Formats: sequence, C-alpha cells, structure tokens
Amino acid sequence: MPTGVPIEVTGLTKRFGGVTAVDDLSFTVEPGRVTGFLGPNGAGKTTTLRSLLGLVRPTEGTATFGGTAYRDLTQPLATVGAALEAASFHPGRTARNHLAVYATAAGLPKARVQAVLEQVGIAQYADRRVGGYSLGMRQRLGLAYTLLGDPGVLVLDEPINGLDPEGIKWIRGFLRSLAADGRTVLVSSHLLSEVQQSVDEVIIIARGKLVHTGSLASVDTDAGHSVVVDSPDRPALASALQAAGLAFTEGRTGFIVADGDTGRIGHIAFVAGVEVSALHRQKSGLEDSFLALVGGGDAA
Ligand SMILES: Nc1ncnc2c1ncn2[C@@H]1O[C@H](COP(=O)(O)OP(=O)(O)OP(=O)(O)O)[C@@H](O)[C@H]1O
Repeated sequence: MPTGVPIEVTGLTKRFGGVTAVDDLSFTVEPGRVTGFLGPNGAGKTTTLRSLLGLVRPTEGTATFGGTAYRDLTQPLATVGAALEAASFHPGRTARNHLAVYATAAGLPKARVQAVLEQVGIAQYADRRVGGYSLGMRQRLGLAYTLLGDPGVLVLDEPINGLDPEGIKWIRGFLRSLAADGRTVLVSSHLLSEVQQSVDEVIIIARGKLVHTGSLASVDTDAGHSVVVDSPDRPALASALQAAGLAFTEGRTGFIVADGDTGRIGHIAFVAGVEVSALHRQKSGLEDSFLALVGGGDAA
C-alpha cells in the first residue's frame, strides 16, 4: 500500500515580469484526506501546482513532498502522480500503448499498465485508439497515467472539469478511495460546488494569496449572511426598516435584510411597536461563502 506524505508549500512566490501569480503562499496538505485547492480563474492555482512539480522555478519559497522537492525525488512517478493540463494523447495510439511507453521509460513493471487500466475502469477500451475516446475516457486515461507508479501523492488539476454526471459520480468515489488508502490527494477547481462532495479539506486562494484553509464545513462562514424578518403587518415592518435606513428585499418568507444584525432589527421593530413573527439569519450556503471569501469572482 503506498504511503502518502504531506505536501508542504512555504512562502511560495512566483512573479512573471510585473505579474505576481503567487504571493507568499503557505499551506500543508495531509495524507488520508482529499483536499480541494480552490480559487477563481487566474488565482494562481496552476502556477502553484507547476511550482510543486518543478515545472516553474519559484521566485521565493519552497514546495516539497515529505520535505523533498520534486526534482530531488529518487522515484518521482512512484512518489507523486500528477495530471496538470487536460492530458494530450496521440489520437492514433491506444491507451495501452501510451501507458506502456511511460511505464517502460520509468522502469516500471509492464503489469502496472493493466492494473491501472482496470483501476480507472477503461480496461475494456484499452486497445482502441485514443482518438475515439470521449472526454470522460480521456480523463480516466490521464488518471491511469498518474497511478502508474502507484504513488502515495496525487496532484490533479481540474479533474472534474468537463465530465458528464456519470463521470463526476465515478471520480468523486475514486478520489475518496485513493484517500482512504492513505494517499495525499490534492484536487484543484475554480468551483467549490464542483468538488464539495469530494473534499474533506479546502485551501482557498485569490489573487495569489491564501484566503482560507480548513475543513469543508469551515468555509460556511458568517460572511455575507442576511437576516430574514417577518411580521403579520408587513407594511408597518417595511416602514420601520425604511425609517431605520436599512436596505431590504421582500421574499416569500419575509423581508431579507442584507448584512443585517438580528438584535438591531428586533430592536427597530420593538421601538416601532411592530409584531415580529420571524427573525433569523439566512444561511448563505457554501458557494456564496466561497465567493465572499474570494471577492466575488474571477481575479484575472
Ligand atoms: N507563464 C506566464 N507568464 C506570464 N503570466 C503568467 C504565466 N502563467 C501564469 N501567469 C499569470 O499568473 C496569474 C495566475 O495564473 P494561473 O494560471 O496560475 O491561475 P489559475 O488559478 O490556475 O487560473 P486558471 O484556472 O484560469 O488556470 C494570471 O494572472 C496569469 O495570467
């Protein structure tokens, strides 16, 4: 059974000319968990992953696997499996042929090819040309490649992007099983909703900086929460809220006051002599909390 090691990023900065793609970023990814690496387009996810894999040289800081930089690993494929861009495979060659070439180049036993084809569920298509593969089958082939060396660490860039519902369901279970084996699994995405059913932990970045790290549940912050308030006499409540200078919209269950404070709203109604039938915070949901954390959208 492969043993996962932690991924450690410490003070990582990468500047491309005048553009700071990654800005003093530090985080740790633990084995045995699926960790989502999240941020809007242009946040610096790919640059971070490329730094981890020795594909770009950091301006400052370090990125290591169990304390060792990727380029210093003695058996890279057996330590880290990585799928960065949507993998490009020669359309005229078969999946088995592709994997056999990589296995031979890395000095891995030929038996690994059949093993990973079965692991990702494409063994029955292994002798077909990749040119005829669906996007989902290509994604599985990319995953098969990352698993060739039976690594303890998986680094996957947007592995769910473009999959159909069946493929999404499959990959969610697959990521979980990899982590359950004790592997370290890091999965990037620009959408929290895309990975929220797969991840235990999240690392959220925006504009190259860390904005949040913790359990998935910890994302559900109070940021941007609204207050719902209702009364049997809505016109009187509306007047009281207006007089207090509060902005609100009328919803099915009452008035929704953006960024409201339940204590203050209760007091306003009390002073105006308006009966209140409902007064509570409105949960904004994970995706809204995520958008509040990253500043509402793309950083690019
Ligand atoms: N080779 C490069 N030269 C110049 N600028 C770059 C280079 N690579 C990335 N950048 C810039 O660095 C910033 C971060 O890009 P990066 O691709 O890491 O973000 P991302 O979070 O992966 O976004 P996406 O999901 O869109 O790929 C962007 O402003 C991008 O334009």
